[in-house]
Order: sequence, then structure tokens, then C-alpha cells
Amino acid sequence: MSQHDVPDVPVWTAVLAQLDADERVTPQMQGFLNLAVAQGVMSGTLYLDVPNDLTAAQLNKRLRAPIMEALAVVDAEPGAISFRVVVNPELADAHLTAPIPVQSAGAPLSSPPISRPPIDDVPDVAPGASRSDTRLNPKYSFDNFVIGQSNRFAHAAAVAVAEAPAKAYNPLFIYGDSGLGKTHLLHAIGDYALSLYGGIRVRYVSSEEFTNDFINSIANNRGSAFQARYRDVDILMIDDIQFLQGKAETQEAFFHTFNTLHDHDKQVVITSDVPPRHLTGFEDRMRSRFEWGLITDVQAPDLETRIAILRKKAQSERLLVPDEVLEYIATKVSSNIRELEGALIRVSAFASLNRSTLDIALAQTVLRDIVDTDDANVILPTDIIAATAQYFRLSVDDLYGSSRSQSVATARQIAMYLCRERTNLSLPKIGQLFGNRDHTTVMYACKKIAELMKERRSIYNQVSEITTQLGRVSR
Ligand SMILES: Nc1ncnc2c1ncn2[C@@H]1O[C@H](COP(=O)(O)OP(=O)(O)OP(=O)(O)O)[C@@H](O)[C@H]1O
Repeated sequence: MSQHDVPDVPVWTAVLAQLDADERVTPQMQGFLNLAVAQGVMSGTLYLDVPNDLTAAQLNKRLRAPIMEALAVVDAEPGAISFRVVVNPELADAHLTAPIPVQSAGAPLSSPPISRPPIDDVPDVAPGASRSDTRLNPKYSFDNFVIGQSNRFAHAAAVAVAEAPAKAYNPLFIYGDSGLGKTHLLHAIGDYALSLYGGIRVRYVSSEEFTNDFINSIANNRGSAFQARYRDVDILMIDDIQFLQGKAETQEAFFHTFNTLHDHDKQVVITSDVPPRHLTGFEDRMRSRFEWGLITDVQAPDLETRIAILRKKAQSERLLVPDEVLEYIATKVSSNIRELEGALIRVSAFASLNRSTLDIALAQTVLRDIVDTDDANVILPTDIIAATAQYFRLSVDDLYGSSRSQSVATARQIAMYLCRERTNLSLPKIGQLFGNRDHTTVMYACKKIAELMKERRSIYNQVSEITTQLGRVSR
């Protein structure tokens, strides 16, 4: 990241100056503080981006009081501003590529805000198989999964596998169209198994990550570390295996991993968009192994299940949405649960920004441009990127490129959000499309835009206007 790209947030600069004289900010803590990049103040909240969970945890735990006190001193209205730490993996990317200057305690933020976090401060992080090691998303649990006709069998099989790994069905192969809950089920298996068997080693991986890991292991001569990562586990879950199509060497690596795990009574769970026999570009020996255990599918949910999913989502996000509005959204979007959730976010964001009553009329207005992909033109990611670039008067290359300036970064995040919501592309695929970015960067972008839509009218309007523009794309 260049110095030029660090947003200038005067209140943060003033807070840093205050903290300079605060003895609670030890040199170790200063290391973490230097990693924070202030993004700006919105609705009374100062947003600080940090590169990883460890830094977020340290700032929240050790520096919350000093930062809050400093904010109270520097702000004209004491107590009016609080702060929020957000993990932004793009900053971690920057660390990998940027030189790492060593800064003295209290160095001003104007130099690149990057220095190594102190290694001896790590013990606060729980040792052993923590959920972050396994890369599980706690939002995707069985508790949050709504069971209906369309997924009842897949759900039951997933629960059975979590309760008795390698005993019930091995492998478990779940297939179905995009956005119907396959990834959710994988994470839920991991989450439930961990809650039942404390020390169990669980690993979730997307097929793209598996491929990249494999390629890196060859490039860096680290084959044994690769093997250990995927073979020293009790449950291996690999998402969207169709992406290994045509990648003979990666398939070979997976084939050996699979055999080792299976031979040692370790559980393998696989997802795909089609059943094993329809997987093209795979060797027969692989396809037949995928058929050894149980094959089950997830289908598009019926109306009742869609309403139940929306109700659950509204509850977990603490959104007050009348039943008839949930029903309306569920009738409007029928094929993809990710789009269903996107529609709910928009309707509730619009109501909260305008402080208006959430009723069917409002939902109709907001969703008039959302066309169910069942009966609409298919929207291509390139349409989304072109429409977003045009809207922000940027070039398409700006969105694919590496500029971290605030305006380009926001436009890129909106384009990523729309690609996730309106197309069938997986997170890694979207990452690849936007200049080979990591899938966690896309995940962060989607979360951030969904949150900002509720808080900032400008962002809400931008997303809506680009959607309207997309509605006009015809082919
Ligand atoms: N039965 C369900 N109950 C609650 N939420 C669900 C259910 N099914 C899917 N979802 C939600 O829908 C969204 C999309 O699901 P998910 O990412 O698991 O789909 P997927 O089938 O893995 O899609 P892709 O193949 O594109 O990765 C997630 O936010 C997930 O939590």
C-alpha cells in the first residue's frame, strides 16, 4: 500500500497522538496499533481496518479503553464517537507485498502503517484446534439451517457424518445448484463435530484453495507440508470439486489424499454442482470413488422453506420484518437462497435509511429491478463489472487492478457484492476474476457492502442504481 492510499482521518491522527503518551500502549501494542488503517467516521463510528483476527482481538481487548478515552479527549463532543475494528484481508495481502518498516513506538501514521506484530504477544490466542484454524464460518451452523423437503436428506446425512465421522457414510457427496446451501452444510458438519469431539481435526477447503496450495507446494518444494495439511485431519471437506475439472495433477494429489484418509478411516465430504457421474474432466477412478459412500442432493427450496429461511435470517440479523413482506420476497426470488438473502438486505436497508414502514408496497418498490434468475436474462459478471465501472466513471481495468484508493476500492467492493448476489460464481472464482484476489477479500467486500447499505444512503443508492442499470441489459 502506498502512503498516498491511506485515507486521511484527522480524528484518528489525533487519537494516535494522544496514545503516544499513554503508557498502556506498550511497544508490543504499538505494533498492533500500527497495523490499523482508519477508514473514516460513519454514523458516530470510527472504522479501523486491520489485516487479521489477531490484531482485531488485541485492539479490542487491550486497547479498547485507551482508544475510547483518547476519542473522548480529541472529539469536540466527548462520547459521541466509538470505534469498530474490521478485519480486511486486503491489508494482509499488502503485507505480503509491501516492505515492512520497523516503526518506533508512537510513530505517526503518515508512514506506511505496517510493522510486524510482536510474536511474543501471541499466547492470548487459544492453542490447539481453534475454529479459525479450520476456517469454519460460525454463521453456517446446523442451528441456522432451515430444513425443508428440498434439503431434508442432505441435512440428515450431514448430521450423521458429524456425529459419527467415517462411520456413517464415507465419502459423503452433496451436489446441487449454486446458492442452495452446500457450503453451509459443510461448515455445519465441522462446527457440530468440533462441539461433540473437542480435539477433532477438521479442515474445510475450497477446490480453488486446494489447487493453489498444491501448486505452491510444488513451486516451493513443500510437498510434505501440503500432505500434512490435508492428511493429518479427521474430517476433510472439499467444496465445489467441479473446479478440479481438467487439472490432472491436482486431481492426482486429491486422489492420493482421498485414499490415505479413507484407508485410515477418516471422513471425506465433497460438494459439487453435479453428481459424480456427470463430473466431466475427471478420471473414472476418481468418479467411482466418489460413489463409494452416500450421494445426496440439495434442491431449490419450496415457498414455505424460503419463507422460513427469510424468517430465520431476519431473526439472526435482528430485523423486524412483517410476515407478509417475507412472503412477498419469497415469491419474488425462488431459485437461489443467496439472492433471497440479498433481497431481504435491500428491503430492510431501504426501510431503515428512510425510516419508513416496512410493508409490501415498499418491498415492491425496492425489488422492482430484482428479477428472479429463473425467468430473467442471465446476468454475466462482465455485465456487472462494466455497469459498475461506467457508473463510477472508472475503467474496467481499474476494477480488476490493484489500486487501493478509497473510491476505486469501494467501486470494486460493490462490483464484487453484485457478482456474489446476482451470479452463480463462487467466492474464489470472483476473487480470480478481480485480479486473482483471495476469496476472503471477496467475502469481506460482500459483508462490508451489505453492512454499509444499511448505514449509508449513498452506498444503498449506488448499489440500487447499478442494479437498475443491469435490469436494462438485454441479450
Ligand atoms: N437451508 C438453509 N437455511 C438457511 N440458510 C441457508 C439454507 N440454504 C442456504 N442458506 C444460505 O444461503 C446462502 C448460500 O448458501 P451456500 O453458500 O451454502 O450455497 P452453495 O450451494 O454452497 O453455493 P455455491 O455452489 O455457489 O458455493 C448462505 O448464506 C447460506 O447460509
